[in-house]
Amino acid sequence: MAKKHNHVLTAKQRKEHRFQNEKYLNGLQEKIEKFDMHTVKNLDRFEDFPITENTLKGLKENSFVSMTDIQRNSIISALRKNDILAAAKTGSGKTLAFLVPLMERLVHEKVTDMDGCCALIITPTRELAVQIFEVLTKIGRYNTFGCGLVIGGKDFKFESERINKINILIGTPGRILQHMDQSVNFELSNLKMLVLDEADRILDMGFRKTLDSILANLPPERQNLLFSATQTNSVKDLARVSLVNPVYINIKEDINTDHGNNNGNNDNDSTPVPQQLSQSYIVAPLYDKLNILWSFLKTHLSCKIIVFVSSSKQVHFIYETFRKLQPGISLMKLHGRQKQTSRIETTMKFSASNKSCLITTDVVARGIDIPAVDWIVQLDCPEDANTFIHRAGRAGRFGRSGNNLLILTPSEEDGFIKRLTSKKIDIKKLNIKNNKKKQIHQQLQSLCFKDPELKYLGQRAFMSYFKSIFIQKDKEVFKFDQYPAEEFAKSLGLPGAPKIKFLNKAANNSDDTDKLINRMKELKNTNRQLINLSKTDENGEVIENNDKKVRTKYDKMFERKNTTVLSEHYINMTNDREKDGQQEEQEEQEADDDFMTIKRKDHDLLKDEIPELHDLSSKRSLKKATSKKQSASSKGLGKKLIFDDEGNTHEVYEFIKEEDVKDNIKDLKKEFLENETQFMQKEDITDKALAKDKKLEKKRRRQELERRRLEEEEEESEGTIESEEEEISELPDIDEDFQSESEEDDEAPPLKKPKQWFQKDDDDMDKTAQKDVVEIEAPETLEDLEALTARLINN
Ligand SMILES: Nc1ncnc2c1ncn2[C@@H]1O[C@H](COP(=O)(O)OP(=O)(O)OP(=O)(O)O)[C@@H](O)[C@H]1O
Repeated sequence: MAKKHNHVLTAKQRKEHRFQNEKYLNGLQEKIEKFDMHTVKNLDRFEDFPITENTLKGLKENSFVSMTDIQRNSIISALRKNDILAAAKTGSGKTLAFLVPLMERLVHEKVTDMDGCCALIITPTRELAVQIFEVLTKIGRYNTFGCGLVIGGKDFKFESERINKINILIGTPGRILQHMDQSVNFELSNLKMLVLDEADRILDMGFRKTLDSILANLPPERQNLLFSATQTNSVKDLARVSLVNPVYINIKEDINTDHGNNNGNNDNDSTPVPQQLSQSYIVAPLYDKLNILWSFLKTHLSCKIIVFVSSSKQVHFIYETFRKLQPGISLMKLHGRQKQTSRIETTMKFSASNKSCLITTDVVARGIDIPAVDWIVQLDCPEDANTFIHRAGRAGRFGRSGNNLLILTPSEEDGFIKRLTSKKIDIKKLNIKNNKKKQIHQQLQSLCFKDPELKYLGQRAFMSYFKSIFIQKDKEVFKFDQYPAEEFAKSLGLPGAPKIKFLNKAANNSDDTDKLINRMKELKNTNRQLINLSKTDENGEVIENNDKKVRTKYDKMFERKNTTVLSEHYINMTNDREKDGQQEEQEEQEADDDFMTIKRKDHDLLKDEIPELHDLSSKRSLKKATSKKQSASSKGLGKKLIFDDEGNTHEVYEFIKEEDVKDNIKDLKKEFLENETQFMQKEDITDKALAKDKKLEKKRRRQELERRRLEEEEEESEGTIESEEEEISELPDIDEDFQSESEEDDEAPPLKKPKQWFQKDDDDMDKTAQKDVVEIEAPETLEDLEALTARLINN
């Protein structure tokens, strides 16, 4: 945020400055305590509150002058250090409602660089964290604390080296926990405030364990602010955050408010979606959804549209196929499996555009503030009414109009409309004009036919859609067996529906199903680095699972050969491989023939074996007999045989008659097992010896390093001064693992390291530090030392 002014003040001036500041802050604090919302007429502007001038200036410069309801209702309570649980509609300005009191609290606490992290803001998605960071750096530019962003997909080491200077830290749960685990400098003992933005999402199943681990390490006497457009109903969830006499603001859900005072609720309408956002839905069979989306895009070419689907694979498939079909509107995609740089780039590009369509998952559903979105299309049914509200809330923000279109399958309609009605969401049903609807099945089919990779994408989209339906908790809405798999597969251009395996294991037992669902959700949200960490042994070494070799995209494609989807392409390719293999074997055999003779028991030719001889009187038959190609074709395909030691021929694979092995099958099995056990035991001994050698080697290397370090230290103490830069450049990069982000990306080229992660103060400080460096030579005599002291004093 703001630069520190380097005016040189005298001690007296500094003292006076401190005194005035103290007096000013005490005055404000007194006003905060005495502030009575009801006595102030037209409490409308930020400046009506006892807020510091620097913050007001930052707000004003960014055109934040009048307050919204949620800001008016929460700021003063938060300034009084109350815990807050607040819900307000999407796009109603919740970000400022917590950022303003947060900055003010740190000003009143007179926080400096030395205090470390004093406020922690946790968000469920990286995009939201980036957005909050941007707002904070804008409005906080006249305040002097450090503010930092920690999100997955960024350089962990870079973050880790600077984290101790940060006063306000914004991040996603996984990355924050990773820093708590691994960044030695990261101190949270001074934490004054914890903010959970989109609190219900962070508190839900998917982030539970990560959040619990974070909360367990925070000082209990902190202030908690929980904000969302939809609130959690679970008192148990809230208890995890240990709210103390919270102030509930604008809460519409059924939450126990016994011990809190509800001083909000200024909204007379009780619907949780903005009034200016028109709500409609259509019912369409699953196989018709892509036709409808296509037709919709073709008729809304000059709009800004966000399309929500339920998985990143669907995003990928729709984006790739629609791009090829060219709807006439610019298409973009965004999902959690993209690299961070590409995610940020797409968000920026889409925000800046006027007419375009962003195909995305729920990663964008919460909190993201994209200007001027005209349409939200919820192509796949959201998991619950809250997700519906958040998705819809990406349009119709801050008083602007917008449209939200939900597409439901016939089996989802009753259940989901019931859920919306219970939230007082009024949504009208629309019918599609069939003459306006365009069919794109055939085009998709031909695309998939021509391009096996698209077919593979389609297959993965199919699987992930069914997986997403399977893990839905609300079984009244998502009736798994009522989704027509075959027809859906066809609508994606696939020749048939891939087999869905996981059903057999879990679908029979509802307890198992619930566990599986929860586990899948948790895994989806767990930081990959943390998962990797859990796979290390006590020495920090990765426990490798040799069974799981890395499978490439193509390996996966080939593994799916019996699902009929890739049949043709796969068969062609594998046939080619087999043919190649056979050819190789034949060639090998031909080469062998040069120096080997066929071993035959009986070299006399039998009469039956002598081929019938024809009179090659005609030219044609002569040519046929001499042409290798033609003679081969007339003989048909050859049969491959092998010879035993006695020179008898055998088929490559021959069946042994059952009666030949029946009696001694047990003996054979026993013998086989004994042999294998012996073999394994031998291997085990060798492995152990190898492991021991490795350990010894490691120990030796460690000792060697330690020895070298001691030597260097000794050398240094003898007066050898090396530049710090040189030392640093020799250090091994311990964070290599964290830089190789495991998220798959499709096309994003690596971008330059973003510079704006930290505020500019540090850069400035570095420069000043460089300027202040005085080059000296090591003093050798007492006179040298005296001269040097004098020089330093003069400087
Ligand atoms: N007081 C204000 N004056 C002018 N604009 C404001 C004010 N407060 C917020 N806004 C603008 O309103 C938009 C929505 O604000 P914000 O993103 O904070 O909403 P939100 O309630 O957090 O939405 P969501 O629930 O979707 O996260 C932003 O573009 C923001 O700049």
